[in-house]
Amino acid sequence: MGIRTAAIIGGGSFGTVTANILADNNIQAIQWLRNQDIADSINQQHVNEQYLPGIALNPSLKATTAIEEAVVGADVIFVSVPSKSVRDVISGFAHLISPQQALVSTTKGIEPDGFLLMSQVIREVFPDNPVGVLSGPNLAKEIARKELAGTVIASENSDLRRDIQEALSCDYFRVYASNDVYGVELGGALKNIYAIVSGFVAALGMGENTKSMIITRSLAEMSRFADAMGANPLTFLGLSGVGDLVVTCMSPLSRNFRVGYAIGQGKTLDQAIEELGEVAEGVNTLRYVRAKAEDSGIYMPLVMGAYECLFHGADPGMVARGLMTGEHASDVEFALPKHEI
Ligand SMILES: NC(=O)C1=CN([C@@H]2O[C@H](COP(=O)(O)OP(=O)(O)OC[C@H]3O[C@@H](n4cnc5c(N)ncnc54)[C@H](OP(=O)(O)O)[C@@H]3O)[C@@H](O)[C@H]2O)C=CC1
Ligand SMILES: O=C(CO)COP(=O)(O)O
Repeated sequence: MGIRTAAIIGGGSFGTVTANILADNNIQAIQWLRNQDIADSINQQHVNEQYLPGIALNPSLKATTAIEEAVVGADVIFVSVPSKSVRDVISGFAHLISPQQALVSTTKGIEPDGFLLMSQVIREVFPDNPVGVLSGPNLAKEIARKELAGTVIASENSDLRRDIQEALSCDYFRVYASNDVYGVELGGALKNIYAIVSGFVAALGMGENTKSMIITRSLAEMSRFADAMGANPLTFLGLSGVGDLVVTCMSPLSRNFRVGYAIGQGKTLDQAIEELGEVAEGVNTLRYVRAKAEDSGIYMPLVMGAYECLFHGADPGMVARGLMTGEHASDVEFALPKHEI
């Protein structure tokens, strides 16, 4: 089929960078956002100073605050608002959509009722439409500067995978494909928790060995959780798993890392969120994953430690130190199961 027109729902940094790539690739891209001043500045000055300061956007990119102008007839609709607003926002335009229009989530979060990932929420609202997930190590501000990056389009629909690869690929953005929607999406949501923990470790001036141990044990913990949820942990070896975990655990551009860093410096969670002024999905994801792990008896010491720090004021240094006193464990549990140690 091929994509000629696209709507991008959300005026933040990732929505804007996605819309800009589409426009650069000669796709008629219309971004929907709720702030008229930002819409005007995208249309007239071709900038989004609030979320991508200093980045010149493609003049053909249009922005609107009228949802029907964006979504009616669009071949694909990218959903790029924070997870807590996804259901409300997409339900608001459901009556305008026909079954051949595809929806692709870029949102990395969880809906607490039913522990749903965003493509599952989209499927509930649009049961007849093709659905996909875009996820990977994709710091919006780097992509906006056209630094090389890779991502993953996950969908059970091979036409949609191919269409999105064609629509978004360019000389600085490479789009790989997967048919494991749940695995790709779960990796994108979970890694935000560990970016917060890595922020603690960085703020406390801990060593490079410590940082490496945290990232690797984060992968072990994510994989254990995925396995318990019936997902395929092998998907975590790709860009949407290891790739995204590494970038968000290492980069001060990551909002989740920055929340952890601020808490590691002794700030409260409220102060950290207020200073950030953008979404840090990991804060809510941590609450929901911690509850799920407790209910299901999944061993997640980093999640449990991070939760105590964010919500009960525990010492952030104890999260890394907690690993040193845990029960003797296997390095790669899929190779050496716990009961065989
Ligand atoms: N930024 C990044 O590097 C990446 C982000 N992501 C994911 O993409 C999603 C969006 O992130 P990002 O663009 O960075 O977020 P930002 O914090 O940069 O922006 C959020 C955007 O969503 C809008 N928004 C929030 N709530 C609503 C609502 N109820 N109705 C309409 N618009 C709303 C905000 O509008 P307003 O300004 O009016 O508040 C703003 O335009 C997140 O899940 C994130 O994890 C994925 C890959 C990379
Ligand atoms: O998901 C991201 C990079 O892939 C963005 O991470 P933050 O939301 O922590 O900034």
